[in-house]
Amino acid sequence: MQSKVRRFFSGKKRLPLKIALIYLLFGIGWIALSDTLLQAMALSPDWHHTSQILKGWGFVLFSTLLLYLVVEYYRRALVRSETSFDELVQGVSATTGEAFFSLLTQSLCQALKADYAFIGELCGTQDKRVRTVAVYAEGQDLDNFEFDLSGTPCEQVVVRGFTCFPSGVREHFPQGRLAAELGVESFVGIPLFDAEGEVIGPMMVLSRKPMHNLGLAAKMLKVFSVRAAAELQRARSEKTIEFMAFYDPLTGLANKRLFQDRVKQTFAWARRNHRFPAVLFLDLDRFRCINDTLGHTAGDALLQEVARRLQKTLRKDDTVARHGGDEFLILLPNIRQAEDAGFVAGKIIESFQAPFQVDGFELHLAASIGIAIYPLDGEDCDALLKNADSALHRAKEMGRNNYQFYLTEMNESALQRLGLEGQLRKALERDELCLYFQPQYDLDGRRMVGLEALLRWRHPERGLVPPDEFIPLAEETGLILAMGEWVLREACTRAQAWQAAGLAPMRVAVNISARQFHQYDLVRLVRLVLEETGLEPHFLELEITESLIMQDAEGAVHKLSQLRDLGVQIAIDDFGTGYSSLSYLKKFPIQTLKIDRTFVQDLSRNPDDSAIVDAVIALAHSMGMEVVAEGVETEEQMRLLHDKSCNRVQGYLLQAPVPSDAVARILLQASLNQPQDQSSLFCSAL
Ligand SMILES: Nc1nc2c(ncn2[C@@H]2O[C@@H]3COP(=O)(O)O[C@H]4[C@@H](O)[C@H](n5cnc6c(=O)[nH]c(N)nc65)O[C@@H]4COP(=O)(O)O[C@H]3[C@H]2O)c(=O)[nH]1
Repeated sequence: MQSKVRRFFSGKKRLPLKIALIYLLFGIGWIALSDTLLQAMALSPDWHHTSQILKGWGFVLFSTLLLYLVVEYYRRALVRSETSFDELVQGVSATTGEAFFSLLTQSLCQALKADYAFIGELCGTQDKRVRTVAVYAEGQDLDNFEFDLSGTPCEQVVVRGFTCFPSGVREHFPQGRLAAELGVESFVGIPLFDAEGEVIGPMMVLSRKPMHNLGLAAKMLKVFSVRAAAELQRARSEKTIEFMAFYDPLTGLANKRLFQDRVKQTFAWARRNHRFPAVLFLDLDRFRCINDTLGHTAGDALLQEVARRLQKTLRKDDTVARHGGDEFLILLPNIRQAEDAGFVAGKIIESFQAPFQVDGFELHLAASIGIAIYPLDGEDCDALLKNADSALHRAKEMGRNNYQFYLTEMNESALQRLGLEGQLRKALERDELCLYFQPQYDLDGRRMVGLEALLRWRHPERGLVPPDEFIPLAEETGLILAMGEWVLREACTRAQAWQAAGLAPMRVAVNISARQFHQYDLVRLVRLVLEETGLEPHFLELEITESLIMQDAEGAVHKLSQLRDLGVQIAIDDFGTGYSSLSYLKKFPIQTLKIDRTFVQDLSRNPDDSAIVDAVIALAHSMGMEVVAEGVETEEQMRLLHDKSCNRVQGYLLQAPVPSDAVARILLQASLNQPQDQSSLFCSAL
């Protein structure tokens, strides 16, 4: 009973009745109480009569005041809501696009005292997914997101139309994950229609409390849904127009106009970053023949496949555009040296080796490519395109399925590079790689304390090729991973074999390149190699360059800690040439800093270099690290390094890198604890 009465009185609908009943009760109470009071006062008839009149006037005055206050209260509330409605209308009328949706969701939340408001559009006619265009939640705009409609109140809006749950939404939609995550209790939603009457999305307001002002909510949603739908359609049309203006409708690739824009934008960036953007003009060989034989539909499908394959082969920051017909344009913005563009063109041609699947046919296509490099082959987009086109013609004349640079000299150097790459691939298989070792010495006793493993390539024609000539190419092509693994295994095997032969145990340092360091299973590989070879971890030192670890200092701290946990030593190579952050240096689990040889070279002549070496040694010692100076070539450098308390030295003065069989001899001498005859070793190494 009590709850029935409470229910009857709750809700704004019954407010006038409530006020009238309260007034009636007050009136009855006033008459009954005041009459009883007057009688109890036992006044004279005259005074009684006067009091009755005053009581009546008092009641009338009180009623008038009450009536005035109530009417004024509602007048003000009406004015307030009209003003906020007007402001809302004016606000949303004055804005368009994203600003409109954001203002509308915000205003809906504020006007309806709700916690969340969303406007979304259906992702496709088949898909039951909605992508929001505006989300306002608990006082702020949130990033847009996509969600599945199934089992949500939103699905009901899209399927059935206006939907309203004043409370208990989660009980109605137990599958609705979003409602559960947001703790939603009440929901009002309305569909948005396009000009043909098709639903294009929902607009909804949600609250964590039950909603009482449903009438107002429904009205506001109805009023603004028309404008929201129109705005959604306008945004869609804008996107379509933009797409048509800048993209190729068949392949979805950029069109020539967008391509030219991107090329122009790249110039300034390239100048600042010392890059040489390349424009590639690609033409499909034999496309016309396929088009004529299988028809235009198959031809179109083939072009779409080609577009997909080009995008897959190239990087995200490259631009692929369709120039029309079977011609494509490619912009490679991030090119360090012109030959790299040849490498990418080669990669594209290689990617065309696999057949294209179209309409159940396996089609074989080839591509010819012309390359023009900025600024060598043109300082504006038109010149680059023209020259790439003429290079393309030469590529076709050369027998198709190849690429040509605009400047013919570049073809030679690109060819050389390509040749070197092929030979390098075979070098691993043919066992042409070998390791040289350079000893490191203790500065005090001139005892040998370690060895650095240095890679060499025994080229069948060129002889011994130093690593500087092939490691950058190996890095680029990814060959460094296989090579690096070989170096690690070979260095550990040798070090263990020397120990097993009873020679003085020595720490062996192995260089780790950038790509190797970032390889996800480096730690696993090091552990595996140590297990396989039986070398104790503290006899292995990994040399990592300073610039490499500073590229991603946080990630490097993590990886280096894992390596340290294995028990291997870590050294920073070429220290002083990069920009180490001292705060990070403290965090890195490093045992050794290697001073780059460029600082050692001019130690006696250049006071700046001397000061840098002093600073590095002081820094390393203060952090409990050792310092190795590399590239020591003179007695004077040795003396200066000794005075500066450097821990270890390495250089031609003491010992040039030697092949592994020579190392055994040096180690034997070290084992016999005989002082080195440096000059004789130096001669033997040569
Ligand atoms: N001017 C002069 N040079 C001296 C002197 N003493 C030694 N060197 C040379 O200095 C280089 C020291 O190696 P690095 O700084 O790690 O620099 C190495 C290292 O960064 C890289 N490298 C060598 N082997 C490997 C490897 O197995 N893997 C990787 N990722 N990189 C390697 O190639 C670079 C060059 O190696 P190398 O040509 O063997 O050149 C070696 C060595 O021969 C000297 O007194 N004067």
